[in-house]
Amino acid sequence: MLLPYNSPLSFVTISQQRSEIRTGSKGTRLGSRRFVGKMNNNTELINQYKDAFPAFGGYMECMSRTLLTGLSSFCLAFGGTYITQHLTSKYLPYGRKNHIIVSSLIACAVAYKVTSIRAEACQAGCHFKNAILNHTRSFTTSKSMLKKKKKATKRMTPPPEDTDEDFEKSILEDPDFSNLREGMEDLNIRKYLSGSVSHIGTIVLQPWVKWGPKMKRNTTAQLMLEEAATLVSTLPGVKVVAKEVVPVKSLDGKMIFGSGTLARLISEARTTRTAVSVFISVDMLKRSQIEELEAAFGMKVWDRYSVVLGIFQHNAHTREAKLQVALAELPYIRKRLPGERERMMIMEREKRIRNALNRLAGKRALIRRGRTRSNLPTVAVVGYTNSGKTSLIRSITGDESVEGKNSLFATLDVTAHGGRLPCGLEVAFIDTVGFIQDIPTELVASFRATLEDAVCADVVIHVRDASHPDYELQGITVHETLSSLPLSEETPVITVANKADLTLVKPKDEFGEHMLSATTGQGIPEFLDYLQEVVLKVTGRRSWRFSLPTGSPEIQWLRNVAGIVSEEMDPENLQPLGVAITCLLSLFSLPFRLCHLSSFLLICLSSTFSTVPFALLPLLRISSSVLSRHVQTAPSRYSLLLPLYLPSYLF
Ligand SMILES: Nc1nc2c(ncn2[C@@H]2O[C@H](COP(=O)(O)OP(=O)(O)OP(=O)(O)O)[C@@H](O)[C@H]2O)c(=O)[nH]1
Ligand SMILES: [Mg+2]
Repeated sequence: MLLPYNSPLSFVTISQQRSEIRTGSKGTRLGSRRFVGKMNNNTELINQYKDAFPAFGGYMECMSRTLLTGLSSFCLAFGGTYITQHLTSKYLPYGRKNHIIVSSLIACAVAYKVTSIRAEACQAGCHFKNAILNHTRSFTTSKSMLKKKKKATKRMTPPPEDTDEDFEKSILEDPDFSNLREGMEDLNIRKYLSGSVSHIGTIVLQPWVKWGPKMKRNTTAQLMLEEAATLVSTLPGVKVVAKEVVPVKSLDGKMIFGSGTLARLISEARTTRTAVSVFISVDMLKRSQIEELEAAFGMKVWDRYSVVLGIFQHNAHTREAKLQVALAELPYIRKRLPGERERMMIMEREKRIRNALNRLAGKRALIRRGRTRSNLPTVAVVGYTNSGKTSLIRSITGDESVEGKNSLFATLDVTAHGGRLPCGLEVAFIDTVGFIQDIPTELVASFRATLEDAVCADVVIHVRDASHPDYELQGITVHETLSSLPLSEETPVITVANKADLTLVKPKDEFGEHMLSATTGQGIPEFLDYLQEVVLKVTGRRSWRFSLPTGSPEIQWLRNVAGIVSEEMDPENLQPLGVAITCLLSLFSLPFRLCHLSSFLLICLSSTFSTVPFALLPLLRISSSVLSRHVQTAPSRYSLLLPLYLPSYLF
């Protein structure tokens, strides 16, 4: 049950790991904005200072409560003193006229004391919270932080020092090596494309092994052709002008295709005027095959390796991604340049790139250790390319800096995004590079380092595209790739069927997975409940039950740093001060006018603690005072008041 913020003593059940209190930064959506609102707009102020002082919101609330408590204590002290003076007036050395002055002085002193004590507690709590929240702030993804630190803020990889930067630059811009790969135009697809003025017309040929162990059983030739066409058209400027499935006996033939088929393909290609390249959708062609095919077609010939490499080159923005692409092309170059000198050069380059990547990996591991120390659970989101991983992360975390793109391999950099589970627990969601079928293992291997973060995650979410006709094969490809990674057997892998808003490949009830849609948000709340269950279990968190004073700094702090599952009122432990004062007031047979004063005081009290019993008391008190006007004798007055007061304590 969720109660108002300042309810009386309440049970707070939080999820917690062992005896340590979990920490995490607060929301992720609010960025600091240029201040344009009114000065008394607290929300605006909180938003503005959220980045610099994460606990500022809590501080403002705490201070408002302090102010209210001070006001209430002033009223209570004033009323209490006034009543006491009124009752003991004949023993007092001063007259009735001075009662108000004395009451005011005492009320001021009490209110000052109460306010200063609460303000100190509030500030201490907020400094502590600030320190903790600042500690984990590297995972918040607010816009202003993005602006300040640009892309580096959320990247798992911190910006390396200049020396590393120079080192990486020297590798990426090595002139000797650039000369070496200059002749290999299939490796320089991107350069080739950027030099072209018009569309690059491409013919897509999908070889299809008709029988034998290499025959694909979980897909169809047509689906593979469609994917090949999508893959090549992901390259900027490339336009598919013709596509065809070509049945072959095996993929190891000298020219892949039989002589009759090849002759037909060549004549067809030559008649297609706009065609300037042929994409043969096999993982990697041999050097001799490429040379002979290029000579036969009189056009550029590309395989999946060179196309994927071209896409990677286009989408790699960070230095780490660029280094990984540089590493990925080495096996390809090695197969093309068998000479001893070239082999030595490639070896030397590989050593240098690995060295640079290891440095970055070291920093990445440092960040990972920091995350482990701060006990931030991590959830890696993996899946086939274009299945909606990035969109799902955006939908869960509300992080507007990431956006899904209808393009293959749009995400090449592993990034972390802070989000919260329904219980409030902060979790880092890790976006990863998508998988694809028929991709040389060397190419995957070069990106393995970035997948380390996925391997070390507490939970893995496997996102599948429920609307894709090749749904089954995509699932198998991801499973195969995941099993090649050193993923612990204990790491839970939750599979979700995304894009549930589109036409599904099979009836809804045949999906064993969680059905959801990252764009419409359908199914996400149910999925998050399940994810929460898994995360709490796998990270060894458990629920604790505390009884804490309502509105206390402790509760506020717990709200910020731990996942509060539920809050409820403790029926056996009402606020002792409030109860004592109410009893005191009810026991006195007060003159009518003071009855109204006591009601006013109770209203102040109830505004501070805002609970049902305290809110009812003033009403009961007023009604009792009205009734008391008609009751003459004292005993009957008490007998009337008590039944009226008693029910209020039973809530
Ligand atoms: N209709 C619909 N479209 C979706 C949904 N989820 C993602 N998409 C779209 O699918 C496309 C790919 O989404 P991304 O989130 O970029 O997919 P990804 O898995 O991160 O892709 P890569 O990073 O390229 O591997 C985008 O155009 C999204 O708008 C969904 O639930 N419904
Ligand atoms: Mg993505």
